[in-house]
Amino acid sequence: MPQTLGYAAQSADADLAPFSFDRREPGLDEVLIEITHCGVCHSDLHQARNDWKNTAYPCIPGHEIIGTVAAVGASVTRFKAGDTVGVGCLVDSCGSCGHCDEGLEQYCDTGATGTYNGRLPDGGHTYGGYSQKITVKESFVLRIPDTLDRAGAAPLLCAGITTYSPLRHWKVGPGQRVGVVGLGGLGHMAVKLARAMGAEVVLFTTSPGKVEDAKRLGASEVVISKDRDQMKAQRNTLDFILNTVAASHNLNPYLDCLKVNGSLVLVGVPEEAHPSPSVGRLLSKRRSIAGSAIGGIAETQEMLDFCAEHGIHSDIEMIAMADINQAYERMLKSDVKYRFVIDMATLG
Ligand SMILES: NC(=O)c1ccc[n+]([C@@H]2O[C@H](COP(=O)([O-])OP(=O)(O)OC[C@H]3O[C@@H](n4cnc5c(N)ncnc54)[C@H](O)[C@@H]3O)[C@@H](O)[C@H]2O)c1
Ligand SMILES: [Zn+2]
Repeated sequence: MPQTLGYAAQSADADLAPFSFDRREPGLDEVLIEITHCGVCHSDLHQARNDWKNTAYPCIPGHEIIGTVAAVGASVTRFKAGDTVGVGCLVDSCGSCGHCDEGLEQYCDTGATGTYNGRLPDGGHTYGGYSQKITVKESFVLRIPDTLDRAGAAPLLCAGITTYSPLRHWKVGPGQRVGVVGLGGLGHMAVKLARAMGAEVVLFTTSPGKVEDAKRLGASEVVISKDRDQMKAQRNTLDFILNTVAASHNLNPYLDCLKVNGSLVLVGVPEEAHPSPSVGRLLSKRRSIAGSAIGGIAETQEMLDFCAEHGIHSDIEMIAMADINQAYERMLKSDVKYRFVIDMATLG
């Protein structure tokens, strides 16, 4: 069995610390990957600290994985040892329901298996990418285009696809004004992707210090969301808003910004629910509120190829594995531009 060192939380209030375990040998249709980089998603922090009240311990987070294929099972055809590959938020699904057939594994009828905290048939749970190795079914492994930088590509596996998928589903493109709320890991990818799809992007932030960055990333306007006059100026002007904020807040000021038929799509998953939005604001302009979860495997590959074609990477800060607890504290203070990526060579 490939022995592996990882970083695990043993309880909601424990720091992450080194933890040794075994990965399975690759089965016939599986790939063993030596992980070189892993992005740090806010979901990792929510999960490690049991914010969503469903964490199984030990918890090894990490679902923005880039690595090198070390070995493949006998029936694997798409990968060989030495290939650069990625793994995102999912490692399995039923493979036979309508949603899996459509390439929407994230909406699998029986529940797809998460890369970490995913339930296994033997009663155990999956361990994520804050580790040296991982064994994954070939059909859940992504090809990383040669022109993408490994470290800058890691966050595409979650932050990239989670923003790309709703932008595509709601057909964002030229001629549209698109709002992005929150400039963190997801938000900065949403700005880059919406801009690359041809939309005009308006970024909403609580931090005046992020205005210049947002413009550099592709926003044509930046709104300080605490400033009532700036918010008022955006009323009825946006076709679509993607809200990436990880904390509970009032959604009504964003509904006001939507045109007739506009949609506010939530991808942030706060620990506490948002206050109930105003029905009047919804019905008076036939506005919608919706949610969206990550993306399917085929769409994740499409997003990676789109990023390669448009030269899009995440803006990252590399950290050593041992710095993860400090990185979590910094993420909570929005002190990261705009995604931490762990250099896995620093582990062991
Ligand atoms: N839907 C999905 O499939 C999916 C996938 C990945 C992550 N998520 C969730 O998305 C959320 C964001 O993740 P992230 O990794 O980008 O986190 P992050 O911490 O990098 O970014 C969140 C940003 O929101 C900002 N923010 C906080 N309150 C705000 C407010 N009131 N107005 C504007 N901005 C505000 C923060 O300053 C920060 O920059 C998390 O809850 C995460 O769990 C969901
Ligand atoms: Zn994530």
